[in-house]
Amino acid sequence: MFELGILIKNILEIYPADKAEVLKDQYLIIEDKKIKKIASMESCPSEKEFSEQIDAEGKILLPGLINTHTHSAMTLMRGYADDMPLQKWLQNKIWPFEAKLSEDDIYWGTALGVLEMLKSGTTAFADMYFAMDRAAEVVAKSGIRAVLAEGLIEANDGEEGLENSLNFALEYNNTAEGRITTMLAPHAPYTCSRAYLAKITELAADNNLAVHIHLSETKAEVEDFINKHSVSPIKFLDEFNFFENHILAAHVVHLEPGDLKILKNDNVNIAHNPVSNAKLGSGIAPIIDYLAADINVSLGTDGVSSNNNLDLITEARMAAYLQKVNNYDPSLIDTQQLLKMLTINGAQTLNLSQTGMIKEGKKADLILIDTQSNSFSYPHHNNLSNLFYAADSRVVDTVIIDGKIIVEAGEIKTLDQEKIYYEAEKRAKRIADKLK
Ligand SMILES: N[C@@H](CCSC[C@H]1O[C@@H](n2cnc3c(=O)[nH]cnc32)[C@H](O)[C@@H]1O)C(=O)O
Ligand SMILES: [Zn+2]
Repeated sequence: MFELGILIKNILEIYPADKAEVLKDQYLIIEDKKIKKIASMESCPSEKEFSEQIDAEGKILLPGLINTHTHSAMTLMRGYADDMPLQKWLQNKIWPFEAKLSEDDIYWGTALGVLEMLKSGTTAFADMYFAMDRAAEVVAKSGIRAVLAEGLIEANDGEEGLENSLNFALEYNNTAEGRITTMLAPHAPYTCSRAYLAKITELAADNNLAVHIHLSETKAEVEDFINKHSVSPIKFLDEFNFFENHILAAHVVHLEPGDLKILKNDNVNIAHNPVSNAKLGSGIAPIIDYLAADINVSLGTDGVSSNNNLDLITEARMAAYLQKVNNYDPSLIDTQQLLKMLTINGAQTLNLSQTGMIKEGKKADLILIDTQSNSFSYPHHNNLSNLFYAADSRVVDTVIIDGKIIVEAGEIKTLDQEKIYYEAEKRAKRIADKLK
């Protein structure tokens, strides 16, 4: 059948994200995966011209939210290892658990993560983990958009792992109807040597791939690194032109003098993970300074085991509140900036410039928020304020990705939720029992 497109009518408000303006009482047409038209309800065409229509009365439309740093399958470790600092948490709890993960476990852990992301309004995410071909299966089936990379720890993965991760990146780039793209992902400067990182830099350049890495996350890590190498991790990477590729740097909490200039000059894209940084006691990234220097800052949840969920709405609230409290200045980071970090900036970080804003011609990755849901609450002085400062992700009603309705009235259409809960519970318990 000839596809006639989707009409979304009676939209209470549209927040385009690329400008602060709010459009009221609108309709929007999706055709061929893209936003075809946005206009006032006064000129709304007849419903008969469309194959599907959504009545968005009482709902506001936003670009889909973008999670620029996570490890989806770590949902299996939710509540398994809390209240510990990064290195102890990784070495004593997380890495032993991960050593027991099968590829099927990663499939179901990723499914649990993707289910949670979709229901909470996330339309694209960046994932660094292992068995990413299995994660890609989940992405393809679910309808979400993702930037996938095999994480590399040199002592575990070596040259063979590097080769496999490159093969994965080349084979899966632009798959799932273009919804999957790929990167290379050395885990961190403290788990990969200079030679290994230099090789990855070269392979990324040769194959036009971006690079995803954990960078300067904790104070102890940066201090240790300086003791070993005499320079900061950022300076160290800059010495062999690591930042010349498109870089997605997660965390970037602790800077040394000179680091900011490198981040700025080389257009490094930052995934700020305020909840994970708070929970692991890592610190507060100086994102006010990054934004002032025009460095691109987006938001990530990090893995569930250090968060402990994938809700970008509460992540955004934490991002704003931490800057306000840390600088004794409530004017820092307003709701429009939060919206930008979650959408346009996220799209830039992930090299997905066709998404991240509501504009004719852009990809139709959109979410509807129900202003009448319990979690949104009343009164409605300012809907963006209620969303980021009062609500949680239960206000997400509809999720559209690549022009397809994936979540409708809060229910997922593409995945079997009960089966995912059952498998995740069973698999997480099995591993935890073995480690007792
Ligand atoms: N091939 C590697 C897998 C690396 S995936 C990425 C890794 O990052 C770990 N990780 C998760 N959160 C953080 C964080 O906040 N900082 C550093 N590493 C993290 C995660 O547990 C996983 O081991 C291996 O054989 O271990
Ligand atoms: Zn991480």
